[in-house]
Amino acid sequence: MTKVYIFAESAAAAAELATWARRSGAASSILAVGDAGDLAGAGADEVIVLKGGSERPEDYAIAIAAIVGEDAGGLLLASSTVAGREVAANVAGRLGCAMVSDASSLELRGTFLRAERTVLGGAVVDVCEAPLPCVATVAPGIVEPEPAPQESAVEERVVEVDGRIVRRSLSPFPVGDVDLEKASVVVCVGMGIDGPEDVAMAQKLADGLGGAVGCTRDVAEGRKLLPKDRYIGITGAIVKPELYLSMGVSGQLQHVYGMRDSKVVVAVDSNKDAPIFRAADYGVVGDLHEVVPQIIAAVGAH
Ligand SMILES: Cc1cc2nc3c(=O)[nH]c(=O)nc-3n(C[C@H](O)[C@H](O)[C@H](O)COP(=O)(O)OP(=O)(O)OC[C@H]3O[C@@H](n4cnc5c(N)ncnc54)[C@H](O)[C@@H]3O)c2cc1C
Repeated sequence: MTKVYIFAESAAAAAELATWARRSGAASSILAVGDAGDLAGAGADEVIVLKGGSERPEDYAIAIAAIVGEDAGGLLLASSTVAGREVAANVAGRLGCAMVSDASSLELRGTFLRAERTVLGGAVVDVCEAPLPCVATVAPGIVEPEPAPQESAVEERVVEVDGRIVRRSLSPFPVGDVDLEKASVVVCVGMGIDGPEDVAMAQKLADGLGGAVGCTRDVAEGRKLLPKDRYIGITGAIVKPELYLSMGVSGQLQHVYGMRDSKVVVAVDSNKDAPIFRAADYGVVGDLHEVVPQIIAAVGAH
């Protein structure tokens, strides 16, 4: 039976990967750094807590490689985070095995792992197979976690760490007060807007619908009309609202990648050939300054 090792940075991510392992008929071990936290409830067969005196999860790759390497057909899964990618690459290098990065779906096929990855800004799905043992990093949210069948046994191990990189400080990054990724309605502004008065118009509509305002990258990074944490896309936030409504967004692949799982998409754009209309359920071809005030009036936003 294939053994799945899960490099855990959060109980939520570990629960997704443990659910996938159970559904695939594989045994699973969560490898945690420092303490077990809530991981015993994540649904793996066991939790191994690595204790090596370093606070940097990345430094535990030596120990993780040693554990995964004991298993001839093992599979190490890590989330596609900075630490997850670093550990995965380090372990793959130490074991001399294959690594698949940013998988959006996984399937065990005998002695192979089959994975899908979305590449080229969401335009192409790359399906690949790697022989076990191997390592994969996994995009968040690809598995709906199931409740754990039982609490896992927790074992602590004192291990060797790589102490060459010294952390000098760790301070929280300032984040805005809007959690776009959890918003049920997103009103998105693109470069078709004129300026701050149009952002205010979008905010009025979002307030009326109980939602949040997002934007394209160029609006945040180029024109700096909204903070960077508000832009949606392949290098920005990934949103899945019930309603996504765009104003003056052309719908380039890099943006659409971040909103394509929205339930209902409404687009307002003056160019009838704008690609956003291909991703939209409802489209209005027109000047946003004429169309959006009518939507605001229709939904009774004041
Ligand atoms: C490596 C890379 C990564 C990227 N990552 C991202 C990303 O994560 N997210 C992202 O958003 N972008 C990203 N981009 C940028 C992306 O390619 C586009 O440039 C950007 O999304 C376009 O933004 P836009 O739709 O606001 O502007 P435009 O493409 O300029 O579109 C403006 C639209 O407004 C319409 N318009 C103009 N005036 C009006 C009006 N009065 N009323 C109605 N409509 C009007 C136009 O018809 C047009 O369709 C990335 C680019 C690269 C190269």
